[in-house]
Amino acid sequence: MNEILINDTTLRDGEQAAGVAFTFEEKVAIAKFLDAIGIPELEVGIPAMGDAETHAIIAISDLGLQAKLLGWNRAVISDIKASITCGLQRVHIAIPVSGIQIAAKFHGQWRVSLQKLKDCISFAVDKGLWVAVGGEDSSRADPNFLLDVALNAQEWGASRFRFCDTVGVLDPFSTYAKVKQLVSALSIPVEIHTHNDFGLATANALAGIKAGATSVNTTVNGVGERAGNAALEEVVMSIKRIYGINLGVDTRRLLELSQLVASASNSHVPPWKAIVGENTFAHESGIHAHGVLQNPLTYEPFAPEEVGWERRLVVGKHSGRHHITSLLQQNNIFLDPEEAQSVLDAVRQQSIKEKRNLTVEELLSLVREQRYSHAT
Ligand SMILES: CC(C)(COP(=O)(O)OP(=O)(O)OC[C@H]1O[C@@H](n2cnc3c(N)ncnc32)[C@H](O)[C@@H]1OP(=O)(O)O)[C@@H](O)C(=O)NCCC(=O)NCCS
Ligand SMILES: O=C(O)CC[C@@](O)(CC(=O)O)C(=O)O
Repeated sequence: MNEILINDTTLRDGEQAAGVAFTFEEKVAIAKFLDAIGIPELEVGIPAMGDAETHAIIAISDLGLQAKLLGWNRAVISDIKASITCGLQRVHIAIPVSGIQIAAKFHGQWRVSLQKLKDCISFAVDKGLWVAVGGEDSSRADPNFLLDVALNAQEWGASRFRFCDTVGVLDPFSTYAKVKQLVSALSIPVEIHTHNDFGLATANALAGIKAGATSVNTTVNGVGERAGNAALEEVVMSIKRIYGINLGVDTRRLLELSQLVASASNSHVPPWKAIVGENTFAHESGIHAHGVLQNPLTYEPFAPEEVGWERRLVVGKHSGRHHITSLLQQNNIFLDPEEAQSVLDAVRQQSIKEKRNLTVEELLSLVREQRYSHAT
């Protein structure tokens, strides 16, 4: 497999999620964190948005980060000028490529849109900028038109082409086929940008990579427009653990990063969210807890510490004898089989009543109650 570059867009597409608005300090902190853990490229925002955005982008540019910084632009010269004002040396220029988008944005005048793209690439290249081009709604575009746009962009001076599944309508198989076609025709690298409308953003990002895309867009926690984007932590860990490729990212800090972005997004990460959800290394079910007590690999894809978590064996409705008795033994309580069964029954009842896990203290008090009721 080719070398893969992560281009994280938490600060651009991530922040486009409805209701998400990072402060200056949050934008800077997120950029620093992403850089510190080894993300090589960051799409830092949209300079054309004006002062609040440009102040943060300028501050990020001034940090002297290792990561390459990219500004997102429409095919509009004033957008590119705004990126230059921010001190950015790399610009991404987006152009709609599907019939539905060209009709809505350019009254169907695709020649006009292509001329704008050409003018903007030329302008940016003349200013010494590194230029990437994004085909907005690539997935729904006529494949021949998409190819023409990409080949033209390459000829006009673009150094990378982004294939966007803007409304997340592809599956991994169709993503593979479409990206493969682009990769085969272009000599510049292809980037894959996926959305999660059908819950396939990460799978589609991986399919794009398998098809030869060498750059992939991600956002922390998958935050982004509508159902979000391919999650950074999922893409990095899949590439590391499924493909065996270490991207040089300090994965032990992924949880901390997730918490930073969740707080800045004013939102909670669902407990069952892959990699960073609080249940990802929590085991309740008796059979699982028994297995994990023997060998954690029975029910874990990798060690929790690798992404900043600690393993938790919790007590709940699905607990079994092995876990409960081992927990009680740690507290110097030894149950006979009959007692163990009645404690388990009580655990189930209380968990259903409380609709949550029980604390060790609650378990101990259930044991006391069971013993008291047997004694009287
Ligand atoms: C970019 C932004 C400053 C433009 O603001 P605006 O001038 O008030 O315009 P609107 O957002 O209402 O409309 C978008 C305009 O951009 C045009 N446009 C959209 N995509 C374009 C592209 N890739 N290239 C050129 N023009 C594009 C639309 O046709 C419309 O043009 P019009 O004003 O001539 O009709 C503003 O939309 C913004 O702050 N956006 C936040 C980020 C965003 O929208 N991201 C989505 C990325 S697809
Ligand atoms: O960079 C591009 O060319 C387009 C990226 C984009 O994020 C645009 C969007 O809808 O906000 C997409 O998904 O198409």
